[in-house]
Amino acid sequence: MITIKGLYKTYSCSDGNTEALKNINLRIEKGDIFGIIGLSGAGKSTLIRCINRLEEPTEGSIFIDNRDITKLDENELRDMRRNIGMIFQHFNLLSRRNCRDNIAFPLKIMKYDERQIEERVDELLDLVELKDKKFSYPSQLSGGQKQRVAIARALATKPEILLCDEATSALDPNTTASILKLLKNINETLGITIVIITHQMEVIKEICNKVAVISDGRIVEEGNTYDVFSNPYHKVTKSFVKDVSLNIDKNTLGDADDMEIVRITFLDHKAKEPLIYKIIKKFDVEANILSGQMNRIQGRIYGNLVVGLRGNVEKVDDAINFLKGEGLIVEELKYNGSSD
Ligand SMILES: Nc1ncnc2c1ncn2[C@@H]1O[C@H](COP(=O)(O)OP(=O)(O)OP(=O)(O)O)[C@@H](O)[C@H]1O
Repeated sequence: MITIKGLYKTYSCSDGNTEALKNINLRIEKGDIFGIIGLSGAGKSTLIRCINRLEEPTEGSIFIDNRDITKLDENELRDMRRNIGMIFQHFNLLSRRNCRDNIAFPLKIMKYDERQIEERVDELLDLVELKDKKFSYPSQLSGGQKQRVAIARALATKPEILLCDEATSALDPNTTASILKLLKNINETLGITIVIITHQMEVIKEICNKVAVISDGRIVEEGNTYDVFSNPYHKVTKSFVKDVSLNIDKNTLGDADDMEIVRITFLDHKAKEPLIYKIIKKFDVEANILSGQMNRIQGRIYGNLVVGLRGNVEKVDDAINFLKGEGLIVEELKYNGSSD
């Protein structure tokens, strides 16, 4: 539904050029909740703002339903934007207008009549569960309530796509959870495709079915959220996962020279099987669990363990091969007092 091909964006300033996006290629399917995660300055905002041309791409194409939106003139762009709602980190509500008027704003521009506006505003207030705040002003609302009004406004023209620019970054964890639940509900019940940019791993884990990791203007990893985060390969992705690390003082570890230290990743049902117990029994190796954690992505679990294996070299190899054969991901870690 949204296909980005060879997208570049260069900002030209008096003190030089900044290449914010470098050859971005992405495909976002209808009905996806697609997350784009990256560190500060990675190019997230620039990318999402190119999708509705709040930012003009320097080079490349962005197809929405097979129409290259980089080629649209002003009038065509205005029509296209009705189909793309957007919400922001700081809500961007009109402070002198109440909730009703904020939500009605895009409908007035589209010249809906008063009756239609009233009906649509009530429908949207119902959707975001803020019927009782219809005549309140933004200053009288909490951050979460303001974002709900912004969501209602973004959906007023019945868009097929909703762009979320760090929409939960200014909210506390409970409010973030309730906004994410609302976005998921909107995606499921209205079939709206959602594109989210964020630096918050929790947001991606909670609601995005697909994810792309952006670093220094390039997509460095992408795929199904579970696959990407249960087995990350790029260092930026790993930093978001906050993988268990072997950050153990050598003194605490004792003599590690005769230990094979491995990081084992268990996916789904394998996380519940007693495979460490099995290798101890079957291969007569010692297995010291050095650190570990369980994670949940969209209801699916995966776990990481860092284990020191000690014993006959061949049996340790056999134990590792057995774990791999059982579908676990086993990485050998170099021991130098810190993880890779
Ligand atoms: N209007 C602009 N003029 C010049 N450079 C810009 C402009 N906007 C962004 N940049 C630069 O482009 C790069 C990407 O910025 P962008 O805001 O897209 O990153 P980001 O990942 O959204 O960062 P953050 O999470 O901090 O908002 C940065 O180096 C930034 O300094």
